[in-house]
Amino acid sequence: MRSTHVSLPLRLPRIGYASRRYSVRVLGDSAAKPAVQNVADLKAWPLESGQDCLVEINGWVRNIRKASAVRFVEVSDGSSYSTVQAVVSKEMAEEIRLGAAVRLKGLWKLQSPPQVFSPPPEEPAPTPDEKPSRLPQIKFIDPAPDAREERPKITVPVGELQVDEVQILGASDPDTYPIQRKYTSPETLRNWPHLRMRTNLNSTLLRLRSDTIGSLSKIFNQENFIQTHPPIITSADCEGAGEAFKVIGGTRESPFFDSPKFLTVSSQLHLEAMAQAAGNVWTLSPSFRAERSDTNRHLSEFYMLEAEMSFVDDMDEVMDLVQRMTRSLVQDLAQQSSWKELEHARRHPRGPAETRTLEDLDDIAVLERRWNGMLVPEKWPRITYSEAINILEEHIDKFERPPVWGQGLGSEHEKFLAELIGYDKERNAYVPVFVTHYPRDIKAFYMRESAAEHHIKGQIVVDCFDLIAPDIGELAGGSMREHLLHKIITNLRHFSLEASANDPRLKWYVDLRRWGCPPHGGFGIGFDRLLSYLTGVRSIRDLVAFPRLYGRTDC
Ligand SMILES: NC(=O)C[C@H](N)C(=O)O
Repeated sequence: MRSTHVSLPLRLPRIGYASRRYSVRVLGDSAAKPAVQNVADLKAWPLESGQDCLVEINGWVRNIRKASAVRFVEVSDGSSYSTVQAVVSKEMAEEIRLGAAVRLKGLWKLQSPPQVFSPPPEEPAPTPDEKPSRLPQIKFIDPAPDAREERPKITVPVGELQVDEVQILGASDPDTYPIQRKYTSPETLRNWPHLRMRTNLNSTLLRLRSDTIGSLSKIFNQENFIQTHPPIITSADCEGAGEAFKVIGGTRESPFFDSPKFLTVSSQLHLEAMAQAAGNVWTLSPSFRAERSDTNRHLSEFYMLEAEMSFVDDMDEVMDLVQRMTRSLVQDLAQQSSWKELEHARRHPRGPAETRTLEDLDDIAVLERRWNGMLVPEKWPRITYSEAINILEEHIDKFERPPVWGQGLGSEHEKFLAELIGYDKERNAYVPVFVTHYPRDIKAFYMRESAAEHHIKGQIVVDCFDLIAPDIGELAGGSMREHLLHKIITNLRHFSLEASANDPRLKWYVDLRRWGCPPHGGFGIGFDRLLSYLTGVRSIRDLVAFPRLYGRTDC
């Protein structure tokens, strides 16, 4: 055999900065050149008078204000909640329209006169005897207006672009462009899912979603979990609730698949298989439910964050992971620019349209409670389903449907319990609550039977939990999975699924128990629901870019 000798170092192709496209380019020789690549960078660049630089900005026109000789054009490139102001002469601005994609070149310099601004007051340092955990971890609320007035005003350097060259990259007809500067309700914006991301709020939500995914990857990496890609097309409805969408390929005479196929309702079963090779695994994958629920919390297509751990016998460890993961996520998110910008905009809305838009979100005082709750380091409350039913029975007159042992908890029950048990007044926090050990018959076939001491009046309960929170109800669900072969077969029989044990659709799952199946457990979190809870976007339909739901899936 001929061997090829490769001499090192290899000559790798050079990736030069010049070959990359940015929305903002600093032209000429400026210290800003390597640091500034988009509008967010440009706005953050410390600008002192006399340090003007020549820049080119690519973006979309979000607003145009007229003055006698010039036009003030607000441009966004999607990198920041706020826009940059470009000052364009009346003649040069003739072709610039609301919604257009433009390239503007000019001098980036200090706005004059400079903007006047009141900085937030300094946080008082905690006294030595104050326990840090007793302080609210997050403070979103601005001090009372009176206190605000007393603060000294300072001038802040804000840059603007003095434009000397305009290029229209994509024209726009402002008369038909639906995204106007005035207030538009979330319901109306739903008519244009393909365009509504162009509002400051919706584009920031897109970035926040991306930041959250970045944080999750980091957190699971630190936890030594492997990220996986389970399949979207599956053979079995994992939850067994009959809510799966069927996938049909080919024709009736010549079908693509040899047996019925579905869009996945949960990646759990495949994650279990992967966990038995890799130990700890996770995924953030789309899930689909053909549920005819028409609520603010349901979508037919949603993203589920799911994790599975091998060699875990105690369900507390799975709940600990849910808490650790969520807490780290909130800690991380609080430092991300998308969240900081959103919070800042809520405290300092610019103009009545923005004020109304941001008032459509849940109250910032409520958000503060939610974030504080998720940051609580001690174990979050854990109560059993039976305890929950007892508590609910004491408040029976508060519910449309009375709580009954043996039936699932309704969303009204979950929200009530979460607030009653999870609200920590001292910390100004809604601490999420784990409800554990539900009756076997209202849960899925794969859950492990709990030890006898958990059984209630001879009724079997299973090692499972739901994580509930006020306003939203269920945030997460998880369980220990039955890992013994004879027991999983008994479970399938109990749920009248015994044929599945030999059916290729589920046989593989049963087979996992034949060869080295350790005790294991995992959980799933509705990712979009979690984001809507944290951001205060009231309907999950306004948080997901292209929502798919019962009766309405436009584009
Ligand atoms: N991975 C999970 O535990 C989620 C669970 N299969 C569900 O759909 O609720």
